[in-house]
Amino acid sequence: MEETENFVSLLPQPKRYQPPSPVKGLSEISASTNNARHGSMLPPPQYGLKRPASNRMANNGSPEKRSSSEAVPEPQPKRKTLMERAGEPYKQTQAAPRSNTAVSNSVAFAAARAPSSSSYSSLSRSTSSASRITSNSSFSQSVGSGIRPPASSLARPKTSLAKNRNAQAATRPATSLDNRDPPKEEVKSKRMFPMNLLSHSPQKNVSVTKRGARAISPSRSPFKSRDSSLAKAMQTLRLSSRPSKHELVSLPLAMPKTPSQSPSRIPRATPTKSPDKLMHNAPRFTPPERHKFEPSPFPASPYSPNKSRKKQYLTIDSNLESWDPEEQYGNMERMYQDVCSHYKEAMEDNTSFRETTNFYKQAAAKLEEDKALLTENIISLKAEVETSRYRVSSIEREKLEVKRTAEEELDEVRRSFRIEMESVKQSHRDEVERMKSDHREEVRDVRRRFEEELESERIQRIQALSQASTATAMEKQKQELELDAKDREIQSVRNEVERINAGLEREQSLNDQLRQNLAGAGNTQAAMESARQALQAKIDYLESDNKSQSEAYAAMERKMTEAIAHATECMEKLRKEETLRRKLHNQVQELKGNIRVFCRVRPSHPSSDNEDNARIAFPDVDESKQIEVRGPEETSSLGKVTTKKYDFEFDRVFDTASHNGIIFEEISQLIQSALDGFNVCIFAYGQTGSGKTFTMSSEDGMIPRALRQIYSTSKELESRGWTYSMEGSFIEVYNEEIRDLLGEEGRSEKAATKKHDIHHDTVRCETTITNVTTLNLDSQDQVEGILEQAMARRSVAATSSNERSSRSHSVFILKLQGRNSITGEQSKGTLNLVDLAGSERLNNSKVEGARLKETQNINKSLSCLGDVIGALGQQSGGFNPRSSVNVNGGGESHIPYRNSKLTYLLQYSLSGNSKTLMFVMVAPEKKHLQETITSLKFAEKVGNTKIGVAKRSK
Ligand SMILES: Nc1ncnc2c1ncn2[C@@H]1O[C@H](COP(=O)(O)OP(=O)(O)OP(=O)(O)O)[C@@H](O)[C@H]1O
Repeated sequence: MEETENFVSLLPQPKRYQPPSPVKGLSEISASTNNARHGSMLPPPQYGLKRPASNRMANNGSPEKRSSSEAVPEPQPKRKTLMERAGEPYKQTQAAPRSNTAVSNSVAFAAARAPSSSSYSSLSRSTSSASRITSNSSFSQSVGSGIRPPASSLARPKTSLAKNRNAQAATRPATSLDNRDPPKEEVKSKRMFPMNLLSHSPQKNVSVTKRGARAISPSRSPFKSRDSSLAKAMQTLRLSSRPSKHELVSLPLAMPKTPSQSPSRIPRATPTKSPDKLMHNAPRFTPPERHKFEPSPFPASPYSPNKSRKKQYLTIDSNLESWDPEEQYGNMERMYQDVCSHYKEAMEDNTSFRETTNFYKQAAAKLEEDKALLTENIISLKAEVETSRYRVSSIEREKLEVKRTAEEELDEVRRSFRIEMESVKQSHRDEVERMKSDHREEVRDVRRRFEEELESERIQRIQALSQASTATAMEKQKQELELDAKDREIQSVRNEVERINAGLEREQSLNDQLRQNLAGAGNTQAAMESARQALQAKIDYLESDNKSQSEAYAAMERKMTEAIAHATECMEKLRKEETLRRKLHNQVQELKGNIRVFCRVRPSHPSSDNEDNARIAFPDVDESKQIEVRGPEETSSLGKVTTKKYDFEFDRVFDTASHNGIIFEEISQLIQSALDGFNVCIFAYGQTGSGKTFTMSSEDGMIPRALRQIYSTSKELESRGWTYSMEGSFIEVYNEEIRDLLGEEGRSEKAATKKHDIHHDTVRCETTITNVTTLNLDSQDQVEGILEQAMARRSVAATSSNERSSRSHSVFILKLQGRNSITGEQSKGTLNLVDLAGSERLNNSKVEGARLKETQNINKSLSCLGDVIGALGQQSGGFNPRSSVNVNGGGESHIPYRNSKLTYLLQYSLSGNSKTLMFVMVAPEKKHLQETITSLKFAEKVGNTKIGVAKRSK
């Protein structure tokens, strides 16, 4: 019994376990580390939780062995391990310490959640603690003071325990037990890291279960078996020695009464709090079924207390004969081994729990540091808050003070400002009053000065006006004198003209006289011929009378010679008269002007009403040089209808009754000038439908009449030694291109593609057009055919004003070259008869497409014609027809001939080398009134143009 008692005393004495209160900090947990058994109570949150297989493998080193031994099912539902929970986001509202690390976090979290997360552990602890309360108390009561047994007792061989128990009673140092060498593999498999221990402690129970020697559940505690074995051993051991009463009584007390009170494999400290309290704080948890009580691993013995527990107690009355010592010894031996192995495991657990404890200590220390740090921070923050509050309050006070002061100052400033404003206003009013008075004074001064200046200016103006009026009067007088001089000059010129006309008439009469003389001479010659014949008869008669016949013949011969000499004298006189005529004719033409304008008013169409005609009058009936046109009616703002009167004066105005014959008489002298070797240009200008073509190209128009005159005159001149060659060509300028109206154009494509260029011979002042058909006009009959052909080919189209409106400018060019075989004189003149296309306003014509282009080109070329004439009119100095740049006073002016084909073609006809006549054609209809006025204004401008003196071409 003593050995037994000693042996039991050698067992590690469980220390009382103080489970950490859920509400207590880890410091308290660390404080409980003095308890040697506290390590076994640690990892509270992980009890009963299933550990992941990977963790098991990593931590235990022999996962297969463990898992195969896990016969006991894991509790359901699965609970997360501390490691898993450490990985979850922290949901507690409680702030973690600032210096938390991952480990400390997990620890703190575990500590914070201890009440809730350690339900099973709490339950387990509470249950086991309850068991321990009983077992420990009973155990301590039974085994004594709990002094650790000597290590030698654990190392003692089986036989020593059985045979020499006293020798084993020697107390063994506790360290020797730790140093005892367990089987390496076993130690290896059981050694764990502290953190793993935290989460895998329940599996230790499993491993114990695997060994089959010890139960892990509270309902199946190895202590139960152990205690039962001990009791058996006690019964066996006490066969030889009588147990004390106390021992006999106390042994049964060490046995667990219920499975729930069975101690765990590791003796646990008794919790200071009742399990109910812990259960109250922790969630309810039902232990899994595997924790149910299992039978003792020890072989069933016929003396097993399970069969008849009460009979197993050793009493005085026990039948000790029934005990088999050998069997009891074997049981004791097995029990001893079991206790040793159990103790060894307990020590290992203790070591691991120590490590865990150390870890917790460190974590707790760290947390304590963090806590201290936080506390310091909190204190410093509180101090800062207090300081800030104090400052805020002081600032508030200062602010109020400043605000009060500012309000006072503001009031003061306002008051002073009002006073100042009042004073400024007053001073301003005074200043305004003063300025007003000054201003009035200044205004009076200015007005006075202005009136004085005005008066002086008025006087000066009056003086200037009187001077100007005097100068004007003088100028007027001078002008009147000049006008008188001009009138006298005109009168003298007129007298001269009359004188010349008289001389011309005289010459003509002389010419007639000479012709009569010539005719007389012819008659005389005939008479003389008859006389000669008579004389010849006489000669014949007198031959018989030779002498008388010779004398008669000599007389007759003398008379004949005299007659021939007289005739020669007459012819010479006639030639001189012709030259004089030409000279006088040219002088007359020059006096009439090298550019003259005739106006012709077309009669209204028979179908039109008189109401449609404009009011056109011809004031001077005698001279027929004026035309008066009443403009369109204009209604004033007062409703009064007025018409504007336009007066125009031209070289000759032909009314509606004038026919082409009368008109040609006026231009016949110009045709003679062409025969005399001058360039003559006659062109018809006017709006479309005004009668241009009718005047120029109709059957009795100017062109056929001119040709007829030229033919007849040339015939007459033949008797005076003149022979003329005439070349005629007929072209049109259509859309700024030259077309040959007498050529093959229009008949073949080849001819149509011919290019016609204008060339000017600046030396001879001749104009030629390339590739243009030129016809020798030998007979008058040719003229009719030429005109027919030209008119047929001319571009015409119907317009709003004319059914056959000419859409081109037609030019009939007649080149006259004469030579006097008697005198050897030569002449070269050109007659250009131009039928211009009608000017037309685009707004009125309403033409489109090709017609529009035609109209635009027509208007453009007519505008260019006006520009050329305008530029020529500005030429006051000498004119050089060979240059397009002529001197105008002190400078040079450019004559824009090249701006259009028409003006370039008529360059020499429009210049001073030509005698130019323009017909301005007028349509009488009201609807053409505006265009009529425009045309008349243009013609007036042309008529006022003075171009140089024409020279004969040689
Ligand atoms: N003096 C006139 N007496 C009688 N009829 C005239 C006279 N002048 C023109 N006409 C007639 O007026 C019409 C238009 O004349 P004409 O074709 O000559 O005009 P235009 O000025 O040549 O027109 P455009 O050149 O624009 O085609 C013609 O039918 C013509 O017979």
